[in-house]
Amino acid sequence: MLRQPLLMLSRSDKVKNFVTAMPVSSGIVSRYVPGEATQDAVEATRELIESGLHVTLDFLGEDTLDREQADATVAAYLDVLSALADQGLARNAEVSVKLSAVGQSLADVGEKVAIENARTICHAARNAGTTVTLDMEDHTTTDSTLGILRELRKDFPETGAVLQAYLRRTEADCRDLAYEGSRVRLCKGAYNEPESVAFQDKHDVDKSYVRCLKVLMGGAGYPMIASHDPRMVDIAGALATRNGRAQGSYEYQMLYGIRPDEQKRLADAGEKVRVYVPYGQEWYGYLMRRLAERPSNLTFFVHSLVSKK
Ligand SMILES: Cc1cc2nc3c(=O)[nH]c(=O)nc-3n(C[C@H](O)[C@H](O)[C@H](O)COP(=O)(O)OP(=O)(O)OC[C@H]3O[C@@H](n4cnc5c(N)ncnc54)[C@H](O)[C@@H]3O)c2cc1C
Repeated sequence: MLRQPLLMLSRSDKVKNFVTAMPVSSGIVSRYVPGEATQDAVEATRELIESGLHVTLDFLGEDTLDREQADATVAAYLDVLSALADQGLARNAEVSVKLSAVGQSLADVGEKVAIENARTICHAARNAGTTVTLDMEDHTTTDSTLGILRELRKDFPETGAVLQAYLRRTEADCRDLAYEGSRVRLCKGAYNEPESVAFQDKHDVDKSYVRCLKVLMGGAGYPMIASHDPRMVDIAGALATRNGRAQGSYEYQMLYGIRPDEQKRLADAGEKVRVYVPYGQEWYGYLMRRLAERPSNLTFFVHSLVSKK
């Protein structure tokens, strides 16, 4: 019930200024974001890989309306990819990219700039020996993002897609993308979407998630099950068995700092588990979406704000 008010409140400049005055090291921030610098991200990656997990790194930032900022984001990805390669981590760590952070929202030239920039990152990832997944943002960008994905996959077929089960269209998108070699991350969806395009009731979202999972797990692609929900994890396991899928022909994905014991448990059971690690200075929007999903963290959050720790 608190999800929509929290997402709306997060758009207030006053709230933003107040919250971003907190250091990234404060408890509530560092729980979800390991740091602002490339080296913080690489260190967190190393620790996760050493404990048997895989990683996808997200340089935080979205809705860039500034060409220089988009270029700076590309440079940050090139920097982290070269650090991963130099330090022998690229085999187990890829990157996740938000197209709006690399120019998709720029007036008139947005798609062109986003494709060029995404292509540059895909090239660097391939040279480093790893892959890119395109994050999915709010529904107004879905068609554009899937169009850019199709374009990128002509040269980089390994590029991963993300689909959001809360959107009414997604079961059909899953069918389109369940082909051999197609990496598809299925998540529930994190944005505040209207009823016309998205299921509003949590149970309807869960039911859609299961329908989409059935399509992906029964298809020829590579499903990436991005959920912390114990029921979705169990259902994915049952569908793997039913479809004769071996461990490693699909993977589980969870966010940094959320259910780390479950991440480890699945990995210890032989499953491939990838942790999504966001880093960088633009952690505000990301943090607010995580809080909106879990209002019970608000007490901890308010305490962090008051004590500024
Ligand atoms: C790897 C990954 C990548 C993602 N990429 C995208 C993307 O590109 N686009 C997009 O829109 N969304 C993305 N998401 C976010 C996703 O859409 C959901 O908003 C988020 O994962 C919460 O949904 P859930 O499936 O975990 O289930 P929920 O029903 O929200 O939660 C199920 C259970 O998980 C635990 N849990 C969930 N959230 C938290 C939390 N914040 N703190 C502590 N415990 C928690 C609780 O036990 C809860 O009962 C991604 C998620 C993951 C894991």
